[in-house]
Amino acid sequence: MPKTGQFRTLEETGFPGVAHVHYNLLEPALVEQAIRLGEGQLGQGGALLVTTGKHTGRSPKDKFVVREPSVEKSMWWENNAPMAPEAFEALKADMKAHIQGGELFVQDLYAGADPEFRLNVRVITELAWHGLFIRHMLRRPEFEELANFLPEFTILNCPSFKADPEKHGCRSNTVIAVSMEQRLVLIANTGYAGENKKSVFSILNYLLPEKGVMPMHCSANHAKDDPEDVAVFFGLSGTGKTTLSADPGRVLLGDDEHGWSDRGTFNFEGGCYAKTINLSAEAEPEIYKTTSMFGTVIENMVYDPRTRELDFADDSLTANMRCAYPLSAISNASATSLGGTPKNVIMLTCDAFGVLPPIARLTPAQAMYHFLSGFTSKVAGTERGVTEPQPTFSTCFGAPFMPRRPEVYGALLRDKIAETGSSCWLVNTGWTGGAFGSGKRMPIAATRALLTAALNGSLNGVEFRVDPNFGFEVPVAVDGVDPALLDPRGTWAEPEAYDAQARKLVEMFSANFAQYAEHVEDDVRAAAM
Ligand SMILES: Nc1ncnc2c1ncn2[C@@H]1O[C@H](COP(=O)(O)OP(=O)(O)O)[C@@H](O)[C@H]1O
Ligand SMILES: C=C(OP(=O)(O)O)C(=O)O
Ligand SMILES: [Mn+2]
Repeated sequence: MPKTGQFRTLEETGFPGVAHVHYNLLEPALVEQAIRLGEGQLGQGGALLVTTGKHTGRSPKDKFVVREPSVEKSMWWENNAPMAPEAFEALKADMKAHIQGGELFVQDLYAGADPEFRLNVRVITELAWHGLFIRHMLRRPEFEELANFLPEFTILNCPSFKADPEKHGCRSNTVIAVSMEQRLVLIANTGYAGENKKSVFSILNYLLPEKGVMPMHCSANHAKDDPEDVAVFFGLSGTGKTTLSADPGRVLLGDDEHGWSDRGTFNFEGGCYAKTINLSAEAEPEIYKTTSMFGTVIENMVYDPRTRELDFADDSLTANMRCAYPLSAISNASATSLGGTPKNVIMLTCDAFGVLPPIARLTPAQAMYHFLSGFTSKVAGTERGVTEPQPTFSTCFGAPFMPRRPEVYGALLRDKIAETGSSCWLVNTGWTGGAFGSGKRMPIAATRALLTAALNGSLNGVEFRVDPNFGFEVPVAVDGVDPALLDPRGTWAEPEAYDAQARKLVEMFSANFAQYAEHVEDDVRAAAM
């Protein structure tokens, strides 16, 4: 390949021999290429309709970190499967051979809205639509900046490459392997687009703590007239980050990944990746609108082949069907993706036991306890093999993406909450009126009303009771919310069954927290109950 003149070539960045490289195509050209290559079909309004075959959610068990001297001490190996450097070399060599003579798409993008902390990422994809996806999801340099764009990290994503466990030190044909020293991620045998963005997230989660930045698996928004009045919403996949941050009364910073520095809150990304199952124009008008916009990537949705009308109820491909679009597609999105330090810290939990109240006020010590615990459920479709809500303790509300020990993030968050004087809340978007199977999912309208009251300060003015199982404070009555919902025990057909389930959950919390007890201060240990 000759030099492009405008962009660093693949040869220059260590990937020689690719016959046909498309550098930094814009959205129209990427859509054109995807259609030409038969990767998908046009949808209404010019959206791009694609399917990913077998992999329709993340493959956390196929994620690896290369065991290199510089990360030996800092990596949380119990949570990050190690790969031998030789295995990674073999994988890299075989993937490089695999792309010889082929056609690839390159996107040079920033991860991080704050220029002081951003990372230059080069994403090399076999699929044109993956290029379009990551162009939506990350942040776009100005055209003039691309000539001097030096990748600080590279992702090579080849869904058509099958890894060999014997040779490549992995578990199956699917692999997502990161070398922090080579600053390279290799992804093979999965078309699920989320792997691209979550790889970038995992990298930043490793790099940013060293710069004093708290990386967070959270969405964020700020008050309409005040970018300093920021709320962050921590939560594992499916707990409501995307849904609840898209609040027409507030300005959206981002739906999934943010940093908290001394300068404020910044989005790592420039786009959103929303679930579309049962998405309705009434409940979520802004997200709904993006599904018929030009260039929106619609992943694994069933549609009418003639009219290209989407079926939002059909989860026959997966319950994790998605749409990806740039923040600019949302009318109340921030133009800068920057805001002040979080005034409110919300931890979303999807409690499939139906025990936790719809909202609770947390002391800073309780917030630390719940952050390290990360109690929630994995929801259907988000990971391979998960077909119904599966209770889990996912530390930092994002264990699959945390390369360092939880205490590292815990200490950063504790100090930042103390400095900022943030208010902390635990919000259950999961079950009420019984556990999964007998109760129902918390009504979104109730969650929204409670969040609005928390964020505008009015919730602090109401009467609270102390929860006998968890020790946090729960409001007794809130305008616009059915008071019966606020007392989960009362929502169960048999309150004694609630008590039994609550006791079980308390025991699960204690057993899980034992691993953190020696790493936290007395007040956090005491915050337990
Ligand atoms: N009370 C609730 N709060 C938030 N989301 C809810 C609630 N009840 C049901 N849901 C549904 O749960 C899903 C939450 O998913 P999403 O917002 O994409 O989560 P995340 O961004 O954290 O992965 C959406 O499909 C939403 O419609
Ligand atoms: C993309 C993902 O994130 P979330 O569900 O949190 O939006 C994912 O978990 O695959
Ligand atoms: Mn989301």
